[in-house]
Amino acid sequence: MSKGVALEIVGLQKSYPDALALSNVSLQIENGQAVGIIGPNGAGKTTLIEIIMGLTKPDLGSVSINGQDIRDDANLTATLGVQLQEANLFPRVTVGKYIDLFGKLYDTQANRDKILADLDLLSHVDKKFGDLSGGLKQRVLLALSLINNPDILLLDEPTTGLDPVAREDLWSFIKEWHVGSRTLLLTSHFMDEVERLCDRVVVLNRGRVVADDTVPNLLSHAPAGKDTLQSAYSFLLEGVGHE
Ligand SMILES: Nc1ncnc2c1ncn2[C@@H]1O[C@H](COP(=O)(O)OP(=O)(O)OP(=O)(O)O)[C@@H](O)[C@H]1O
Repeated sequence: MSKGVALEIVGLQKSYPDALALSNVSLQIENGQAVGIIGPNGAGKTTLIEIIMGLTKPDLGSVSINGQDIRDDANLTATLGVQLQEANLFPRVTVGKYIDLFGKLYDTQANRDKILADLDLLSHVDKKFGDLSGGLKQRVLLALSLINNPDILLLDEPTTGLDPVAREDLWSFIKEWHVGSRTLLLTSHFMDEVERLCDRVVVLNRGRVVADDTVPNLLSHAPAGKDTLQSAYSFLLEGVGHE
């Protein structure tokens, strides 16, 4: 039974002077799904996420959140959980100050102390962002993305640059957050991350969707004896002519 559509993306097209970033991309993501967007460098993953966030305008096409077009209501994108990049934050501001500042930006707020406790950040609130390790910085960025208590969370390469233990910690947290009817959309270059967190995978290549399926179905298309998502993905890209 359908649980309702959380995100509807119809016919997105986006060109830059030197690149076609997205070409006729359409996706329907139901409430409660965890969807991984994968694809080679320059495939259009970040552009897609930025358009959904309302940060980049498409040349053509539309994005709807819970049935409402984001062009009709600028506040709709404020209901999303959006993960910033590390470079967007000032290094000398403390974790606690950032949590408070971000909380004030939204009408709906999550329980600040619960988020900090769940992400093991309570003992770091007085530290400056720039003094934190890479793993802690990622946890702070995740905490900030959850401050408006979103039901839809968008993560762009959430564990890039982290060591295996820090990745595992973040995966456990994200997995737990997603339980129930919450919706997750993430981009990644790591097949283990996508297998661990996502029940559906969208493969982009040169701005086009070249596969959109469950992990088991994608695995069934891998060459005989190579039933990993990595080999299914490589095989698929060879088939569509990725150099
Ligand atoms: N602001 C921009 N100005 C010009 N070209 C851009 C801009 N943003 C993206 N592009 C181009 O659009 C294409 C898609 O880029 P995008 O960053 O969405 O890909 P990606 O799949 O996220 O890549 P990566 O895995 O390397 O992060 C690329 O050719 C990129 O160079």
